[in-house]
Amino acid sequence: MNRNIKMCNRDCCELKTALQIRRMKLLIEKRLQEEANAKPKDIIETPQGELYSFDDVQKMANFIINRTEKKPKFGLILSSHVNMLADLVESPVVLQYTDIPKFPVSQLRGNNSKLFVGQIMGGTVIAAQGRMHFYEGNPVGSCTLPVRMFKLCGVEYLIIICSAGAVSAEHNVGDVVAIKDHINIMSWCGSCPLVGLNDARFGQRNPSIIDAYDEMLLAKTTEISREIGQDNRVKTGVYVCVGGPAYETAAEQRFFRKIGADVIGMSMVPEVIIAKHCGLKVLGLTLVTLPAHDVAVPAHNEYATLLMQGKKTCIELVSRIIYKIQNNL
Ligand SMILES: O=P(O)(O)O[C@@H]1C[C@H](O)[C@@H](CO)O1
Ligand code: HPA
Repeated sequence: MNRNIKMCNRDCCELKTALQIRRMKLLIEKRLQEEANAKPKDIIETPQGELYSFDDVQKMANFIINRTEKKPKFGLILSSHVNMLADLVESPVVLQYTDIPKFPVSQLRGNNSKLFVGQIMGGTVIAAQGRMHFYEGNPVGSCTLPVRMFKLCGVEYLIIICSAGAVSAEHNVGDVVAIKDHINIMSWCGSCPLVGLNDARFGQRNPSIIDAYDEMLLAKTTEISREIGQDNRVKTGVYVCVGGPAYETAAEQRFFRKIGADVIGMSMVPEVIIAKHCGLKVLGLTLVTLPAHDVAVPAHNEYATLLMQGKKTCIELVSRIIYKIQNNL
């Protein structure tokens, strides 16, 4: 008799032949294995910075360049509030995100995210419409992917447009705030798009982002705001980035005001970090869509007018900035 085969109990084993016992043991082992296979496996999350390899992003960029036969110098990421800025793109080649190999498609947005490649004021641009947000359940590494893709397409200047609520009473609905610095609560909570192994082909392991917002682009924005008579509407300020989707509480807003924030929003900053990491010159423009908690929301008609004026100013700024840079003015 095979002494390695253990008996379970008298009824089970003593009355059976060695062959029957062996078969039964194999059957039990098979069942246990099936049960183990059916259990959910531990998921080891891929760190955000490693979600898309350099080679993957390079393939995406090559796809865009081949399809459009253009090498954009300016990248634009649009807030849904200024989607119409894409209409400025002359003779655009329009690509759906879903066309791009391996590009993650947000379940929520499906086919609504697009790239427009063409000319604005003589400069070649690539504009992303339909930003993916972290609060929609997208990994922050996916939200920022367009930035790396732009970089590998040849982009040098990145203009990011977002919307935000005012934190300080000095910023009003319809204002356009050129961002000079940020406070990144999302990173404090561990949601930084650079977490994970660093691929030096994108940038340094520990990039300095102290000067993430390009001085020259900020100066041009202020200069143009004067030229177009909008310097009362165009301001500079500090953006605090939260994960959302819930808006901040009154206590949080008091806290953000105390620590030096001017506007609060749920996008832009992860994109800025990735852009600075890979050496892009960044301009962040924020359209204020809500007043600070202690300021009354303008009445319906006035609100709509202010917002429309803010959108127009934003679009005017972007096209003139591209014109000036393109022509070394
Ligand atoms: O893409 P943006 O910044 O316009 O996103 C909007 C503004 C808030 O951050 C968020 C909620 O309204 O969506
Ligand atoms: N709070 C936070 N994020 C926002 C707001 C706001 O009031 N408006 C647009 N994004």
